[in-house]
Amino acid sequence: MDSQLLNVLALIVSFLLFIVLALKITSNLIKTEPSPNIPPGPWKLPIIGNIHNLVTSTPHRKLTDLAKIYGPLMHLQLGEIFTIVVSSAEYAKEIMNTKYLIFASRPHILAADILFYGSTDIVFCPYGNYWRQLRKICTMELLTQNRVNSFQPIREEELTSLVKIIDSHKGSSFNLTKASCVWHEKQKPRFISVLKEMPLGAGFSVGDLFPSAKWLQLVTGLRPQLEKVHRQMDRTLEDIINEHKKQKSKDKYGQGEAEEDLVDVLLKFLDGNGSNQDFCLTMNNIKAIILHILSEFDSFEDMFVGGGETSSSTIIWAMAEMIREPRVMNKAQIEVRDAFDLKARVDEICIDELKYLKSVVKETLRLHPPLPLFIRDCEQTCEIKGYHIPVKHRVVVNAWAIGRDSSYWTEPERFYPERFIDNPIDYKGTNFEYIPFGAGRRICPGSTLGLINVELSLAFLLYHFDWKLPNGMKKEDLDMTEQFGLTVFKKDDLYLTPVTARPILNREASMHGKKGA
Ligand code: HEM
Repeated sequence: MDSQLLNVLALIVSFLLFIVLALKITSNLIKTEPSPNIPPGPWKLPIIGNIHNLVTSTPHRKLTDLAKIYGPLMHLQLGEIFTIVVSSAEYAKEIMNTKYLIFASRPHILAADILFYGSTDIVFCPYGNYWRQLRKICTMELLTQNRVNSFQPIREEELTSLVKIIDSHKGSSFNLTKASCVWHEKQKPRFISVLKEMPLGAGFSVGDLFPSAKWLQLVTGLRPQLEKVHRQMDRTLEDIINEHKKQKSKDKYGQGEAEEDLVDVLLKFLDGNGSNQDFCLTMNNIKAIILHILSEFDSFEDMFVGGGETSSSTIIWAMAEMIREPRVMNKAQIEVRDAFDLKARVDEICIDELKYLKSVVKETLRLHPPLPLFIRDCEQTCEIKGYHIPVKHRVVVNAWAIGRDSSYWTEPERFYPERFIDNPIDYKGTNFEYIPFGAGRRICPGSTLGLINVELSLAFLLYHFDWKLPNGMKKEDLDMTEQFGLTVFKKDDLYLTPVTARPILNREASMHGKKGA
């Protein structure tokens, strides 16, 4: 058969399948007549429902606009997926606190199923014993305060190197986005960059919105693309694990004494390694967990050091907001320089004294939470403040909308760190108007690490340099457009011109208290 004929046949088959799917969905819709007290929402089109309402590169903004019309508990139909969108602190509290057991699982997402070995990493795995065990390993072994602290010298060393690179560009336009993502331009595997650009985490891909139409995953090319990336990842992860096993057996015979890292910790739980753990992981489970951490960090070596996607996006937003608000940058700089001028170097010891810088970070995370939408599944029909939430509905908590809600925040669009001074609101997920790290059982376990990365990086950048917009650019002209991907990051790279204010002294000189210029 010639290729043209094949194409025509493929088109006819796709069309017929589309008709079958349309009939199936329409009959489902007729069968499941919405209950009268289901939350309100925009008018739905046949088959696609409200997908047309979300054709945008910034779904969190679109959902915020819709919530202004339909209210903080809104009903959408996204293809085959019925979705409740939560846009107020009161309803978020119901979902993540009061009724947490019903909403503790995340939905199945095609990308997570393929890339994360059947969703067996900690982020996507369903709530239950397996999740509890992973969470325990995470909080008691991987992300403990001691482990985060133990990487302090490496963090400081890495940031000193970054400052040296910036210093070599003083007086000229410098791409801060690139530098904050990749200390030393270290290469992370290509597939991690691919992941970063895919808006997959939120489950808004066509494959996720029409899960019964498997052919759509093929026709759109999504499944083959994900499977290709998965094969590449699998080889890399296999190499990482084998390397660790080899090192371990060397250590056993006294030929080395490498420090225990994440993979070593996880390998202790590997099924059949005879280590007497009461909970075991398969090799694929370990790969899934490592992969999540890899996507959170720039390179495997930088796991506890450099900025992950969430941290580096926060650093860039903070610098962009401060350059538009010179008063804030100036105030933060005075604080940082007062704290470190005596030592002539920035270190982690005094970081807790930097109250204003901490408020800058809080304000940045209010306006630019790197993960603006938290996705959960409703596992049991329930009522929320009189509204009926049917089982199997997907729930999306819009943390971005809540952080900009004028019922909780005065002048919500203004970057004003002072609002957090002498304000008891913290990151623990108990103040539901401020949830950049989530809340409840599935709150982020990496907040301590994420925050120290952001605060220390900003302290280095503000201590050593004054910053200007390049080429006479006006602050009003700085483009703040967002890009929704693995995180919400600034679409255009941030270019700033550094002017050295405090040169870098070598460690010994600064230890002896020699001051910078
Ligand atoms: C500024 C930095 C960060 C921010 C803003 C952030 C934010 C978040 C948010 C919003 C969630 C979802 C919470 C929910 O559904 O209620 C989450 C989950 C998670 N984060 Fe972070 N994160 C950051 C850094 C990190 C770091 C450094 C790690 C460590 C590797 C990490 C590991 C995780 C894990 C494992 C989960 C899944 C928890 C679960 O489902 O039980 N995060 N994060």
